[in-house]
Amino acid sequence: MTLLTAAGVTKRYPAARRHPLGRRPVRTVLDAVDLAVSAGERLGIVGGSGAGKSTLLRLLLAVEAPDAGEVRFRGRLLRPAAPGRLRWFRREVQFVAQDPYAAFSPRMTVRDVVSEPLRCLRVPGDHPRRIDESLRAVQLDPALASRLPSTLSGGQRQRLALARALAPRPAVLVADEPISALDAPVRVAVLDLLREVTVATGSALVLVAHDLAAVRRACTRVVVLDQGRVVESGPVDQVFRTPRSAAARNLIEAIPRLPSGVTR
Ligand SMILES: Nc1ncnc2c1ncn2[C@@H]1O[C@H](COP(=O)(O)OP(=O)(O)OP(=O)(O)O)[C@@H](O)[C@H]1O
Repeated sequence: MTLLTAAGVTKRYPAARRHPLGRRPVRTVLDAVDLAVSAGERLGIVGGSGAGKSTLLRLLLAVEAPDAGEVRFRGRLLRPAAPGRLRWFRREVQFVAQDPYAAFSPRMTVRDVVSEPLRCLRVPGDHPRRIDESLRAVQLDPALASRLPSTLSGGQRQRLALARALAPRPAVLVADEPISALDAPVRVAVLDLLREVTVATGSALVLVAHDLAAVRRACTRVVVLDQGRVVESGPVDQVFRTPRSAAARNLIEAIPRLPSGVTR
């Protein structure tokens, strides 16, 4: 079953520099991108710096609207709206923050952090039980619930970000470079956990990364973005072994510089 789709999605921003005649030229950052995420699948979105990955995520999360094309969830057209109006969508599609150091309010305990989406999204049911379940799902001891996130390690904080995203039992988890702030061994553990948790819960995963090896560790399918266009897509092993686009080849070339433990 297809959950999240982007069809012909295009996004333009004013270019940084003004034209000498005074007009501000426009840059096309995403150009007619098509994408579909099915229930339970793990899709990676890769591309070099500035390829448009984060912009595509903002459109998929209905934080921004495309200039052309459309994004749908379970067939319903998504448009950025006042927070309450998209509550139904936010329960189903949860975002895993990129930087676990910046993601949490310093005064919130671990329990507060995980319960926040349940309260804000008015998720019905037994919240203490869900908090406990979510912490266990990411292998965090529920005894940590009364601690402040500042007392956790970087890896534990990334697990906490994942526990928070899992608490509403979303159909899709969206993670933007979730390992970029972590040390190499912790990166591998977080990628494995993302894969295992999504398999165990049945959530789909959309993982954005620079790193094709990281995507290969966690995902089954990949979309390669280059200068705002999808230049290649397919099973991640196939793209890895027989890349057809220069962009995919460049990303593979870059792998030896990437974390130890994530190998070709
Ligand atoms: N709000 C904005 N206004 C103007 N330009 C923007 C805006 N957001 C993104 N851009 C530009 O769009 C292009 C794509 O940016 P985006 O952040 O989506 O790329 P990315 O693939 O996520 O890159 P990175 O891996 O470096 O984070 C960049 O050139 C960026 O400068």
